[in-house]
Amino acid sequence: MSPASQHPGNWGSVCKSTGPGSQHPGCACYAVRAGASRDEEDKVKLSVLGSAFHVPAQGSSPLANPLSISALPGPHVRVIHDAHAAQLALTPDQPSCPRLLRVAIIGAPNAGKSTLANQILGRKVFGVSRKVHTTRCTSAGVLTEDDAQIVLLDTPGLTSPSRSKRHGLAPSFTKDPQASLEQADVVLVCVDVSDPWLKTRCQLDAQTLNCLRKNPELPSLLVLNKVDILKGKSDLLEITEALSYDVTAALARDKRVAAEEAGSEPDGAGPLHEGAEPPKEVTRPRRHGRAPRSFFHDVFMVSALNGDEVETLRGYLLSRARASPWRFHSSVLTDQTPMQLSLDAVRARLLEVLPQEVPYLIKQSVLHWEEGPSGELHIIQQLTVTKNSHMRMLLGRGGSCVAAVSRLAQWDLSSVFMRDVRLNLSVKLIS
Ligand SMILES: Nc1nc2c(ncn2[C@@H]2O[C@H](COP(=O)(O)OP(=O)(O)OP(=O)(O)O)[C@@H](O)[C@H]2O)c(=O)[nH]1
Repeated sequence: MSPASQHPGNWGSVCKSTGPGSQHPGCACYAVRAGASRDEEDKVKLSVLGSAFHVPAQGSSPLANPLSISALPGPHVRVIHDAHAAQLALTPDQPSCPRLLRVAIIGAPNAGKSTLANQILGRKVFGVSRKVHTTRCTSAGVLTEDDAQIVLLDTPGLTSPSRSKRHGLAPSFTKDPQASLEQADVVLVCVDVSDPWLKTRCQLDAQTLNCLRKNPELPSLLVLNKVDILKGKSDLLEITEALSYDVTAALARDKRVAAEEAGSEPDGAGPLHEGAEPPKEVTRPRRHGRAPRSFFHDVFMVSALNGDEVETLRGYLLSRARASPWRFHSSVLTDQTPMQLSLDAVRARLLEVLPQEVPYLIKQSVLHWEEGPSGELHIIQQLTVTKNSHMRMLLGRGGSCVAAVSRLAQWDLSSVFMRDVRLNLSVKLIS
Protein backbone atom coordinates (compact mmCIF):
# COMPACT_ATOMS: atom_id res chain seq x y z
CA MET A 1 0.00 0.00 0.00
CA SER A 2 1.52 3.36 -0.97
CA PRO A 3 1.27 6.21 1.51
CA ALA A 4 -0.66 8.29 -1.01
CA SER A 5 -3.30 5.63 -1.50
CA GLN A 6 -3.65 5.07 2.23
CA HIS A 7 -3.77 8.77 2.89
CA PRO A 8 -6.54 10.80 1.27
CA GLY A 9 -4.48 14.04 1.06
CA ASN A 10 -2.25 14.42 -2.00
CA TRP A 11 1.51 14.73 -1.52
CA GLY A 12 2.29 18.41 -1.11
CA SER A 13 -1.25 19.49 -0.30
CA VAL A 14 -3.47 19.91 2.76
CA CYS A 15 -5.84 17.03 3.39
CA LYS A 16 -9.41 18.35 3.55
CA SER A 17 -10.99 15.23 4.95
CA THR A 18 -12.20 15.92 8.48
CA GLY A 19 -14.95 14.77 10.82
CA PRO A 20 -15.89 11.50 12.47
CA GLY A 21 -16.43 9.57 9.24
CA SER A 22 -13.12 10.54 7.63
CA GLN A 23 -10.10 8.27 7.62
CA HIS A 24 -7.75 11.01 8.82
CA PRO A 25 -9.65 13.64 10.76
CA GLY A 26 -8.07 17.09 10.61
CA CYS A 27 -4.86 16.01 8.97
CA ALA A 28 -2.35 17.74 6.71
CA CYS A 29 -0.14 15.75 4.34
CA TYR A 30 3.04 16.89 2.64
CA ALA A 31 6.15 15.69 0.83
CA VAL A 32 8.64 18.44 -0.06
CA ARG A 33 12.38 18.85 -0.81
CA ALA A 34 15.10 21.58 -0.63
CA GLY A 35 18.86 22.53 -0.69
CA ALA A 36 21.48 25.02 0.67
CA SER A 37 25.08 26.28 0.23
CA ARG A 38 28.64 26.22 1.78
CA ASP A 39 31.75 28.42 2.19
CA GLU A 40 35.52 27.92 2.71
CA GLU A 41 37.33 27.78 6.05
CA ASP A 42 40.59 29.19 7.55
CA LYS A 43 42.34 27.98 10.64
CA VAL A 44 44.52 29.65 13.26
CA LYS A 45 46.17 27.61 15.98
CA LEU A 46 47.87 28.79 19.12
CA SER A 47 49.30 27.02 22.11
CA VAL A 48 49.03 28.13 25.73
CA LEU A 49 48.73 26.78 29.29
CA GLY A 50 50.27 23.47 28.28
CA SER A 51 47.21 22.65 26.16
CA ALA A 52 46.68 22.89 22.44
CA PHE A 53 44.25 25.66 21.55
CA HIS A 54 42.56 25.70 18.21
CA VAL A 55 40.93 28.96 17.25
CA PRO A 56 38.85 29.40 14.11
CA ALA A 57 38.88 32.43 11.84
CA GLN A 58 36.05 32.13 9.31
CA GLY A 59 34.44 28.91 8.31
CA SER A 60 31.99 26.68 6.57
CA SER A 61 29.92 23.62 7.20
CA PRO A 62 29.97 20.33 5.33
CA LEU A 63 26.44 19.93 6.64
CA ALA A 64 25.23 23.11 5.01
CA ASN A 65 24.21 21.24 1.88
CA PRO A 66 22.20 18.16 2.80
CA LEU A 67 21.92 17.03 -0.79
CA SER A 68 25.69 16.88 -1.13
CA ILE A 69 25.78 14.81 2.05
CA SER A 70 23.28 12.34 0.64
CA ALA A 71 25.56 11.95 -2.35
CA LEU A 72 28.54 11.03 -0.13
CA PRO A 73 29.52 7.39 -0.08
CA GLY A 74 29.75 5.96 3.43
CA PRO A 75 27.94 4.31 6.28
CA HIS A 76 24.23 4.79 6.51
CA VAL A 77 21.29 3.53 8.51
CA ARG A 78 19.30 0.58 7.15
CA VAL A 79 15.64 1.51 6.79
CA ILE A 80 14.24 -1.86 7.84
CA HIS A 81 14.40 -2.41 11.59
CA ASP A 82 15.67 -6.01 11.43
CA ALA A 83 18.33 -5.12 8.87
CA HIS A 84 19.48 -2.29 11.13
CA ALA A 85 19.60 -4.63 14.16
CA ALA A 86 21.55 -7.18 12.11
CA GLN A 87 24.00 -4.48 11.03
CA LEU A 88 24.61 -3.50 14.65
CA ALA A 89 25.22 -7.15 15.53
CA LEU A 90 27.76 -7.68 12.71
CA THR A 91 31.26 -8.70 13.79
CA PRO A 92 33.42 -5.59 13.29
CA ASP A 93 35.43 -5.77 10.05
CA GLN A 94 38.47 -4.37 11.83
CA PRO A 95 42.09 -4.37 10.64
CA SER A 96 44.80 -6.41 12.40
CA CYS A 97 45.67 -3.53 14.77
CA PRO A 98 42.35 -1.76 15.40
CA ARG A 99 42.11 1.41 17.48
CA LEU A 100 39.07 2.75 19.33
CA LEU A 101 38.08 5.90 21.21
CA ARG A 102 34.73 6.25 22.97
CA VAL A 103 33.94 9.90 23.58
CA ALA A 104 31.13 11.04 25.90
CA ILE A 105 29.97 14.53 24.95
CA ILE A 106 28.43 16.31 27.94
CA GLY A 107 27.39 19.84 28.71
CA ALA A 108 24.50 22.13 29.53
CA PRO A 109 21.33 22.04 27.41
CA ASN A 110 21.74 23.89 24.11
CA ALA A 111 25.55 24.03 24.36
CA GLY A 112 25.71 22.57 20.84
CA LYS A 113 26.66 18.96 21.67
CA SER A 114 24.56 17.38 18.92
CA THR A 115 25.66 19.97 16.37
CA LEU A 116 29.27 19.23 17.26
CA ALA A 117 28.77 15.46 17.06
CA ASN A 118 27.07 15.80 13.67
CA GLN A 119 29.86 18.00 12.42
CA ILE A 120 32.55 15.52 13.53
CA LEU A 121 30.65 12.68 11.86
CA GLY A 122 30.04 14.81 8.76
CA ARG A 123 26.41 13.67 8.77
CA LYS A 124 23.28 14.83 10.53
CA VAL A 125 22.76 11.87 12.83
CA PHE A 126 21.46 13.73 15.90
CA GLY A 127 18.52 16.12 16.11
CA VAL A 128 19.42 19.78 16.62
CA SER A 129 17.21 22.73 17.53
CA ARG A 130 17.47 26.11 19.17
CA LYS A 131 15.29 24.90 22.05
CA VAL A 132 16.67 23.05 25.06
CA HIS A 133 16.30 19.29 25.61
CA THR A 134 16.23 18.29 21.97
CA THR A 135 18.30 15.21 22.87
CA ARG A 136 16.36 12.97 25.24
CA CYS A 137 18.64 9.97 25.68
CA THR A 138 22.21 8.98 24.90
CA SER A 139 22.89 7.53 21.49
CA ALA A 140 26.04 6.73 19.58
CA GLY A 141 27.39 8.08 16.31
CA VAL A 142 30.22 6.12 14.71
CA LEU A 143 33.14 7.43 12.68
CA THR A 144 35.46 4.81 11.19
CA GLU A 145 38.58 5.92 9.35
CA ASP A 146 41.49 3.64 8.41
CA ASP A 147 42.36 1.65 11.54
CA ALA A 148 40.56 3.98 13.98
CA GLN A 149 36.97 4.04 15.17
CA ILE A 150 35.48 6.90 17.16
CA VAL A 151 32.22 6.28 19.00
CA LEU A 152 30.61 9.60 19.92
CA LEU A 153 28.07 9.38 22.74
CA ASP A 154 25.70 12.32 22.39
CA THR A 155 24.00 12.86 25.74
CA PRO A 156 20.98 14.90 26.93
CA GLY A 157 21.84 18.36 28.24
CA LEU A 158 22.76 18.12 31.92
CA THR A 159 19.98 19.17 34.21
CA SER A 160 19.39 18.98 37.95
CA PRO A 161 16.99 16.35 39.38
CA SER A 162 14.74 19.14 40.71
CA ARG A 163 14.54 20.91 37.36
CA SER A 164 13.98 17.60 35.64
CA LYS A 165 11.11 16.85 38.00
CA ARG A 166 9.63 20.31 37.58
CA HIS A 167 9.55 19.94 33.79
CA GLY A 168 8.44 16.31 33.83
CA LEU A 169 11.57 15.15 31.98
CA ALA A 170 12.21 11.44 31.45
CA PRO A 171 14.69 9.74 33.85
CA SER A 172 17.17 9.46 30.93
CA PHE A 173 17.84 13.21 31.21
CA THR A 174 19.53 12.79 34.58
CA LYS A 175 20.81 9.20 34.28
CA ASP A 176 22.18 8.99 30.74
CA PRO A 177 25.01 11.55 30.85
CA GLN A 178 26.55 9.94 33.92
CA ALA A 179 26.08 6.43 32.48
CA SER A 180 27.77 7.47 29.23
CA LEU A 181 30.87 8.56 31.17
CA GLU A 182 31.14 5.05 32.56
CA GLN A 183 31.42 3.68 29.00
CA ALA A 184 33.81 6.36 27.71
CA ASP A 185 37.58 6.61 27.28
CA VAL A 186 37.45 10.39 27.26
CA VAL A 187 34.90 13.02 28.21
CA LEU A 188 34.38 16.04 25.98
CA VAL A 189 32.87 18.97 27.85
CA CYS A 190 31.02 21.27 25.46
CA VAL A 191 30.53 24.84 26.70
CA ASP A 192 28.57 27.59 24.99
CA VAL A 193 30.76 30.69 25.18
CA SER A 194 28.28 32.95 23.44
CA ASP A 195 26.58 34.09 26.63
CA PRO A 196 26.91 37.87 26.72
CA TRP A 197 27.68 37.74 30.45
CA LEU A 198 31.33 36.83 30.89
CA LYS A 199 30.61 35.82 34.49
CA THR A 200 28.07 33.20 33.41
CA ARG A 201 30.21 31.56 30.77
CA CYS A 202 33.24 31.60 33.07
CA GLN A 203 31.60 29.09 35.38
CA LEU A 204 30.96 25.42 34.86
CA ASP A 205 27.37 24.54 35.72
CA ALA A 206 26.94 22.37 38.82
CA GLN A 207 25.85 19.27 36.89
CA THR A 208 28.86 19.29 34.56
CA LEU A 209 31.12 19.83 37.52
CA ASN A 210 29.52 16.89 39.35
CA CYS A 211 30.04 14.60 36.36
CA LEU A 212 33.75 15.49 36.25
CA ARG A 213 34.12 15.10 40.01
CA LYS A 214 32.59 11.64 39.89
CA ASN A 215 35.03 10.61 37.15
CA PRO A 216 38.27 12.39 38.03
CA GLU A 217 40.34 9.67 36.35
CA LEU A 218 38.71 10.15 32.97
CA PRO A 219 40.79 12.25 30.55
CA SER A 220 38.83 15.35 29.61
CA LEU A 221 38.71 17.77 26.72
CA LEU A 222 37.20 21.21 26.85
CA VAL A 223 35.41 22.43 23.75
CA LEU A 224 34.48 26.09 23.78
CA ASN A 225 31.68 26.25 21.25
CA LYS A 226 29.87 29.03 19.38
CA VAL A 227 32.99 31.18 19.08
CA ASP A 228 31.48 32.56 15.85
CA ILE A 229 29.11 34.69 17.93
CA LEU A 230 31.64 35.63 20.60
CA LYS A 231 32.61 39.27 20.23
CA GLY A 232 35.76 39.39 22.35
CA LYS A 233 37.91 36.43 21.28
CA SER A 234 40.47 37.51 23.89
CA ASP A 235 37.96 36.38 26.54
CA LEU A 236 38.51 32.76 25.49
CA LEU A 237 41.69 32.43 27.53
CA GLU A 238 40.06 33.82 30.63
CA ILE A 239 37.09 31.50 30.16
CA THR A 240 39.37 28.47 29.79
CA GLU A 241 41.36 29.33 32.91
CA ALA A 242 38.22 29.91 34.95
CA LEU A 243 36.53 26.69 33.84
CA SER A 244 39.68 24.70 34.48
CA TYR A 245 39.98 26.32 37.90
CA ASP A 246 36.41 25.27 38.78
CA VAL A 247 37.22 21.58 38.33
CA THR A 248 40.68 21.72 39.90
CA ALA A 249 39.31 23.52 42.95
CA ALA A 250 36.39 21.10 43.30
CA LEU A 251 38.71 18.08 43.04
CA ALA A 252 41.09 19.59 45.59
CA ARG A 253 38.14 20.15 47.94
CA ASP A 254 36.95 16.57 47.45
CA LYS A 255 40.44 15.31 48.20
CA ARG A 256 40.69 17.37 51.38
CA VAL A 257 37.28 16.17 52.59
CA ALA A 258 38.18 12.54 51.84
CA ALA A 259 41.52 12.96 53.65
CA GLU A 260 39.83 14.59 56.65
CA GLU A 261 37.29 11.78 56.82
CA ALA A 262 40.13 9.24 56.67
CA GLY A 263 42.01 11.24 59.33
CA SER A 264 45.10 11.84 57.16
CA GLU A 265 46.70 14.59 55.05
CA PRO A 266 45.88 14.58 51.32
CA ASP A 267 48.83 13.23 49.38
CA GLY A 268 49.92 12.27 45.88
CA ALA A 269 49.00 13.73 42.56
CA GLY A 270 45.57 13.48 40.95
CA PRO A 271 45.39 10.90 38.18
CA LEU A 272 45.06 13.61 35.56
CA HIS A 273 48.43 15.15 36.23
CA GLU A 274 50.72 12.40 37.32
CA GLY A 275 53.82 13.65 39.01
CA ALA A 276 52.33 17.03 39.93
CA GLU A 277 51.51 18.10 43.49
CA PRO A 278 47.77 18.45 44.10
CA PRO A 279 46.88 22.00 45.05
CA LYS A 280 46.02 22.29 48.77
CA GLU A 281 44.20 25.52 48.17
CA VAL A 282 43.49 26.53 44.62
CA THR A 283 43.26 30.20 44.00
CA ARG A 284 41.25 31.63 41.17
CA PRO A 285 43.61 32.51 38.30
CA ARG A 286 44.62 36.14 38.16
CA ARG A 287 44.69 37.99 34.87
CA HIS A 288 48.42 38.76 35.09
CA GLY A 289 49.48 36.09 37.55
CA ARG A 290 50.97 32.70 36.78
CA ALA A 291 48.07 30.54 35.57
CA PRO A 292 47.58 27.14 37.18
CA ARG A 293 48.03 24.09 34.99
CA SER A 294 44.92 23.36 32.94
CA PHE A 295 42.67 20.61 34.28
CA PHE A 296 41.63 19.74 30.75
CA HIS A 297 44.03 17.70 28.66
CA ASP A 298 43.28 19.81 25.61
CA VAL A 299 41.13 22.77 24.77
CA PHE A 300 39.44 23.44 21.44
CA MET A 301 37.69 26.61 20.40
CA VAL A 302 35.23 25.83 17.68
CA SER A 303 32.10 26.79 15.89
CA ALA A 304 30.17 23.54 15.57
CA LEU A 305 27.62 25.36 13.44
CA ASN A 306 30.08 26.54 10.81
CA GLY A 307 32.49 23.66 11.25
CA ASP A 308 35.37 25.98 12.19
CA GLU A 309 38.17 23.99 13.83
CA VAL A 310 36.00 20.86 13.99
CA GLU A 311 38.30 19.15 11.49
CA THR A 312 41.19 19.73 13.90
CA LEU A 313 39.19 18.19 16.74
CA ARG A 314 38.16 15.27 14.52
CA GLY A 315 41.79 14.60 13.57
CA TYR A 316 42.80 14.87 17.22
CA LEU A 317 40.22 12.27 18.30
CA LEU A 318 41.26 9.89 15.51
CA SER A 319 44.90 10.26 16.53
CA ARG A 320 44.05 9.56 20.20
CA ALA A 321 42.22 6.26 19.53
CA ARG A 322 43.80 3.48 21.59
CA ALA A 323 44.76 -0.04 20.55
CA SER A 324 41.48 -1.85 21.11
CA PRO A 325 38.94 -3.86 19.10
CA TRP A 326 36.32 -1.81 17.30
CA ARG A 327 32.88 -1.59 18.85
CA PHE A 328 30.93 -1.62 15.55
CA HIS A 329 31.19 -2.79 11.97
CA SER A 330 32.55 0.00 9.74
CA SER A 331 29.20 0.27 7.91
CA VAL A 332 27.46 1.49 11.10
CA LEU A 333 26.68 5.19 11.39
CA THR A 334 24.57 5.20 14.56
CA ASP A 335 22.92 2.81 16.99
CA GLN A 336 19.59 4.69 16.80
CA THR A 337 16.78 2.67 15.23
CA PRO A 338 15.36 3.92 11.90
CA MET A 339 12.00 4.78 13.46
CA GLN A 340 13.61 6.58 16.38
CA LEU A 341 15.66 8.60 13.90
CA SER A 342 12.52 9.59 12.01
CA LEU A 343 10.70 10.59 15.19
CA ASP A 344 13.67 12.58 16.46
CA ALA A 345 14.19 14.33 13.13
CA VAL A 346 10.58 15.55 13.10
CA ARG A 347 10.70 16.46 16.79
CA ALA A 348 13.83 18.55 16.33
CA ARG A 349 12.26 20.42 13.43
CA LEU A 350 9.07 20.99 15.44
CA LEU A 351 11.18 22.41 18.26
CA GLU A 352 12.88 24.66 15.76
CA VAL A 353 9.77 26.17 14.19
CA LEU A 354 7.11 26.23 16.91
CA PRO A 355 7.03 28.73 19.79
CA GLN A 356 7.51 28.19 23.52
CA GLU A 357 6.22 24.93 25.01
CA VAL A 358 3.99 23.95 22.06
CA PRO A 359 6.39 21.49 20.38
CA TYR A 360 7.09 19.72 23.68
CA LEU A 361 3.38 18.91 23.98
CA ILE A 362 3.02 17.22 20.58
CA LYS A 363 2.74 13.43 20.64
CA GLN A 364 4.25 11.57 17.71
CA SER A 365 3.64 8.12 16.29
CA VAL A 366 4.63 6.33 13.11
CA LEU A 367 1.55 5.23 11.14
CA HIS A 368 3.24 3.87 8.06
CA TRP A 369 6.76 2.77 7.08
CA GLU A 370 7.46 1.25 3.70
CA GLU A 371 10.28 0.85 1.23
CA GLY A 372 9.05 1.80 -2.24
CA PRO A 373 9.81 0.01 -5.53
CA SER A 374 12.77 2.31 -6.32
CA GLY A 375 14.21 2.04 -2.81
CA GLU A 376 12.59 5.25 -1.63
CA LEU A 377 11.29 5.30 1.93
CA HIS A 378 7.68 6.29 2.59
CA ILE A 379 6.90 7.40 6.14
CA ILE A 380 3.67 8.67 7.62
CA GLN A 381 3.89 10.15 11.09
CA GLN A 382 0.97 11.32 13.14
CA LEU A 383 1.32 14.46 15.23
CA THR A 384 -1.31 14.68 17.95
CA VAL A 385 -2.20 17.90 19.73
CA THR A 386 -4.76 18.55 22.44
CA LYS A 387 -5.54 22.23 21.84
CA ASN A 388 -7.14 23.92 18.88
CA SER A 389 -4.69 26.80 19.15
CA HIS A 390 -1.75 24.37 18.94
CA MET A 391 -3.35 22.71 15.94
CA ARG A 392 -3.57 26.07 14.17
CA MET A 393 0.05 26.89 14.99
CA LEU A 394 1.23 23.51 13.81
CA LEU A 395 -0.61 23.76 10.52
CA GLY A 396 0.34 27.38 9.90
CA ARG A 397 -1.21 29.43 7.13
CA GLY A 398 -2.41 27.08 4.43
CA GLY A 399 -0.47 24.26 6.08
CA SER A 400 2.84 26.06 5.55
CA CYS A 401 4.25 25.24 8.99
CA VAL A 402 3.76 21.50 8.92
CA ALA A 403 4.95 21.51 5.30
CA ALA A 404 8.20 23.16 6.36
CA VAL A 405 8.69 20.64 9.17
CA SER A 406 8.10 17.78 6.78
CA ARG A 407 10.50 19.22 4.18
CA LEU A 408 13.29 19.85 6.66
CA ALA A 409 12.98 16.50 8.46
CA GLN A 410 12.92 14.80 5.07
CA TRP A 411 16.32 16.34 4.23
CA ASP A 412 17.75 15.13 7.50
CA LEU A 413 16.46 11.62 7.00
CA SER A 414 17.66 11.42 3.38
CA SER A 415 21.14 12.10 4.73
CA VAL A 416 21.16 9.27 7.29
CA PHE A 417 19.30 6.73 5.16
CA MET A 418 21.09 7.79 1.97
CA ARG A 419 18.00 7.47 -0.12
CA ASP A 420 14.91 9.37 -1.12
CA VAL A 421 12.55 9.86 1.80
CA ARG A 422 8.89 10.83 1.38
CA LEU A 423 7.71 12.06 4.72
CA ASN A 424 4.03 12.64 5.25
CA LEU A 425 2.84 14.34 8.42
CA SER A 426 -0.71 13.84 9.61
CA VAL A 427 -1.95 16.29 12.23
CA LYS A 428 -4.66 15.19 14.64
CA LEU A 429 -6.54 17.06 17.34
CA ILE A 430 -7.74 15.14 20.38
CA SER A 431 -9.78 17.21 22.78
N1 LIG B 1 26.05 30.32 16.38
C1 LIG B 1 26.24 29.04 16.71
N2 LIG B 1 25.19 28.29 17.04
C2 LIG B 1 25.42 27.00 17.36
C3 LIG B 1 26.71 26.43 17.37
N3 LIG B 1 26.60 25.15 17.75
C4 LIG B 1 25.30 24.92 17.95
N4 LIG B 1 24.59 26.02 17.72
C5 LIG B 1 23.14 26.20 17.83
O1 LIG B 1 22.78 25.98 19.19
C6 LIG B 1 21.48 25.38 19.25
C7 LIG B 1 21.55 24.15 20.11
O2 LIG B 1 22.34 23.16 19.46
P1 LIG B 1 22.21 21.61 19.82
O3 LIG B 1 23.28 20.90 19.08
O4 LIG B 1 20.80 21.12 19.65
O5 LIG B 1 22.55 21.68 21.37
P2 LIG B 1 22.59 20.49 22.43
O6 LIG B 1 23.67 20.81 23.38
O7 LIG B 1 22.67 19.16 21.75
O8 LIG B 1 21.15 20.70 23.10
P3 LIG B 1 20.29 19.73 24.09
O9 LIG B 1 19.57 18.74 23.22
O10 LIG B 1 19.38 20.69 24.77
O11 LIG B 1 21.24 19.08 25.04
C8 LIG B 1 21.06 25.12 17.80
O12 LIG B 1 20.23 26.18 17.38
C9 LIG B 1 22.37 25.15 17.05
O13 LIG B 1 22.22 25.54 15.69
C10 LIG B 1 27.80 27.28 17.01
O14 LIG B 1 28.96 26.89 16.98
N5 LIG B 1 27.50 28.57 16.69
